Amino acid sequence: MSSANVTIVLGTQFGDEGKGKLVDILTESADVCARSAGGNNAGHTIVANGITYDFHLLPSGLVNPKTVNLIGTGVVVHVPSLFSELEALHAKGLNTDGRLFVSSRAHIVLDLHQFVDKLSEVALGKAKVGTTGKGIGPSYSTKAARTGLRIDQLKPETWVNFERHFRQLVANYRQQYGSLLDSYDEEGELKKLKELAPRIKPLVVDAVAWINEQTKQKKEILVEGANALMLDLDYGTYPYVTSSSASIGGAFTGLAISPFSIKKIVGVAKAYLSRVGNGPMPTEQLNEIGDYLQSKGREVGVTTGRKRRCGWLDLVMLKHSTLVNHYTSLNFTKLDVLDDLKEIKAAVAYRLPNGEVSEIFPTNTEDLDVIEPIYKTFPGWQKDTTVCTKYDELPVEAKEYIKFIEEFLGVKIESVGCGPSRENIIFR
Ligand SMILES: Nc1nc2c(ncn2[C@@H]2O[C@H](COP(=O)(O)OP(=O)(O)OP(=O)(O)O)[C@@H](O)[C@H]2O)c(=O)[nH]1
Ligand SMILES: O=P(O)(O)OC[C@H]1O[C@@H](n2cnc3c(O)ncnc32)[C@H](O)[C@@H]1O
Ligand SMILES: N[C@@H](CC(=O)O)C(=O)O
Ligand SMILES: [Mg+2]
Repeated sequence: MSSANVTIVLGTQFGDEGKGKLVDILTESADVCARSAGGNNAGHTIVANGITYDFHLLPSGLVNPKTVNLIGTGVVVHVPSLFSELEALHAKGLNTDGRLFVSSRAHIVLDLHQFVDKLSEVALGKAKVGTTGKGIGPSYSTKAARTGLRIDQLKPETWVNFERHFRQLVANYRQQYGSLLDSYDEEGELKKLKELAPRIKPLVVDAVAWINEQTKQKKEILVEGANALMLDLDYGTYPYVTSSSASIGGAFTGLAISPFSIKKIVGVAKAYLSRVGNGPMPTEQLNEIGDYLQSKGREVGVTTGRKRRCGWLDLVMLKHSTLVNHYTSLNFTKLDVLDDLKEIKAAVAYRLPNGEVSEIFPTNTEDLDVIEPIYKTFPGWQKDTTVCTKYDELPVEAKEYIKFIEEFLGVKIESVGCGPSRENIIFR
């Protein structure tokens, strides 16, 4: 049996909880940072040493010069974006040489998938998911349909085979979409991938052997979850979800880590709630509170630039998230965003249309449109928490808010974020 060398960081809500910042901090004591699922739909902003970095597909561990990074099997990779993101990091002075590896079994996202992503959204009309348009759903769909292309196939020495599979995939889509795909540039995409094949080759590893070797060498592994539980394909607000396993399960299928190697499962939870894209959000505040949270929290999508919808913390949802992901502790982020508020609310139950009160998160997403959140109101602290460096320095009202959440969820809040930079975090 392997020793406990793996820490998993997961989003507890709808994403953008601040996972990137925590991962960056935790990589100081990690040898390896590995992404297990999702693709360049994710977007984290990390502020380190006065420089702001935007990450999408690449693991956030690249900020730490000592950390080696893996894009795992469960991730879907848009190869041109991988290189443009790397180039953007290099332009900011980061050296990534020898520190990035990609699983040979990871699936490729084609421009074609992105094209189809946009067509599918148009077809859905008002019911559209509000995807990031990065081809994530179509790529996981071709993976499940067994017609997808894997990173391992993108090799100069077996180019003929890659081209054959690629053309078959395009033909399948053309059959389905007809003239809607007329403006898709098949030859252009193939040419670009042929150029990139020799560049990706040195990064490709058999990630099963690779991760097991890291464990054998007793390396500390940090798993960087992307997206979040409420966007998970199985446990999120289906169909308003992403197409991968953003839950704890995705860490295992996406990385081949041993279940016996888990030391900690850290859930990252924002002190309020945000969502980008469509789908239900019972505690959304379409009023001055929502506007305040959006602007004070700078809630703008890192990938698409869309304004994030904002509202109060939803503890019914967070409890559901906890029951699926089994967090061993929480990182509670963006507490400082609540600093100016006179009072703060959190949903503790839902009132159903028949008047019943429920603490259970419903399976049917449409039920979320008709429930009414029941709130507990907390007094605000109206003090600046960005100056706090120790837990005891936090205002008493903030500590009461935190204590209630811990008791409601039965999970300890181990760290609290009080500002965007690395320094603005309090470990208890
Ligand atoms: N004010 C404040 N900002 C924070 C804190 N922690 C993180 N942030 C910022 O909040 C934002 C979090 O959003 P993202 O970077 O998209 O979060 P993420 O969870 O890494 O993103 P996804 O993988 O896309 O879900 C970033 O701009 C962070 O710099 C905090 O405690 N206070
Ligand atoms: O993953 P796709 O299919 O592009 O979008 C589905 C759904 O998920 C939301 N989403 C995806 N990635 C993120 C992320 O990193 N933070 C927040 N929300 C994300 C997207 O907005 C759609 O609602
Ligand atoms: N991942 C993105 C999603 C988007 O940009 O729409 C974000 O940071 O919000
Ligand atoms: Mg984000």
